[in-house]
Amino acid sequence: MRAFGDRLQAALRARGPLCVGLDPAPATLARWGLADDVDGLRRFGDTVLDAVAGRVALLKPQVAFYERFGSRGLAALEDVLARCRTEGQLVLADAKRGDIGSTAAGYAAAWCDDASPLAADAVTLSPYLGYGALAPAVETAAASGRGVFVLCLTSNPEGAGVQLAGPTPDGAPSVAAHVAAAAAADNARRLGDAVGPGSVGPVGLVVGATVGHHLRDAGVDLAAVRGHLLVPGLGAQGATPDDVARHYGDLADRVVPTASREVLHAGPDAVAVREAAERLAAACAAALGRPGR
Ligand SMILES: O=c1ccn([C@@H]2O[C@H](COP(=O)(O)O)[C@@H](O)[C@H]2O)c(=O)[nH]1
Repeated sequence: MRAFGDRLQAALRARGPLCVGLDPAPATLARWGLADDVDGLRRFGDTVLDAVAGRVALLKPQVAFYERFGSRGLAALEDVLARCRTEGQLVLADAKRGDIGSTAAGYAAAWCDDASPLAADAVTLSPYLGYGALAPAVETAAASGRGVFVLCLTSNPEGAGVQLAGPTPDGAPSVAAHVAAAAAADNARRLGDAVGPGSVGPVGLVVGATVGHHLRDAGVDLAAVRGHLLVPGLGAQGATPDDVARHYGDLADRVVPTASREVLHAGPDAVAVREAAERLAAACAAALGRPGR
């Protein structure tokens, strides 16, 4: 498989800069007139895939909303992932995993290994047990042409209390800066001096559209990371495409704005969901000065 960085770059160019979140939250299922059960979950996923599969750069199922139904929920998620594979849709499992290294290897086997029914193109990881503990997951992902997105500065207001703390023992001005520097080193080791489309590494960061104003004070050097930036917070959390451009526009070629409710609340009609995604992708492309779809 081609490297994840290349594949996502190509998808962003061809389909516009947007990741659509697949979040079958109880409130969204209710808005769509669906039951909050596995059948509702499946119908919801089918409609969202009918609407956007093969049309958006990235699709991001929120694993939590599948896990709450146990094995039957995970079976529904497996089917979403299988359909993405068949329909050429890049998919990021938003699982936010992280543990000591030996257990991180287990998470990698679940989300980043060809043999797993839960294998996605990328997975979100939490560095709370230390960035270095994620090494087995990063290694497994990169070795199979997959990627990871590590939480750096999350979009929720509570995140800053931990992520902006610092300086860290290694002298980084904040936890977020420490994570960004570790991701930069990881990508640099893999990319060497490569330039051009192949110069986006397998390690991306999650940086909120709602919190970008903290970046300078936190000493976070995003340009050095040479990875994609997944930017949540659009719409329901209050941020706009202009906010994304203001905070991250200097790295526009690798910014991946992501929205769930802002797109999903257009449902339950698949065409309406598709049009909402297209509108938002176009607005993000315009704000970032990027080609739209
Ligand atoms: O910093 C983060 C990291 C992840 N998320 C996830 O993204 C979606 C956002 O949903 P919206 O409806 O667009 O607000 C959701 O799955 C979160 O768990 C995030 O919001 N912020």
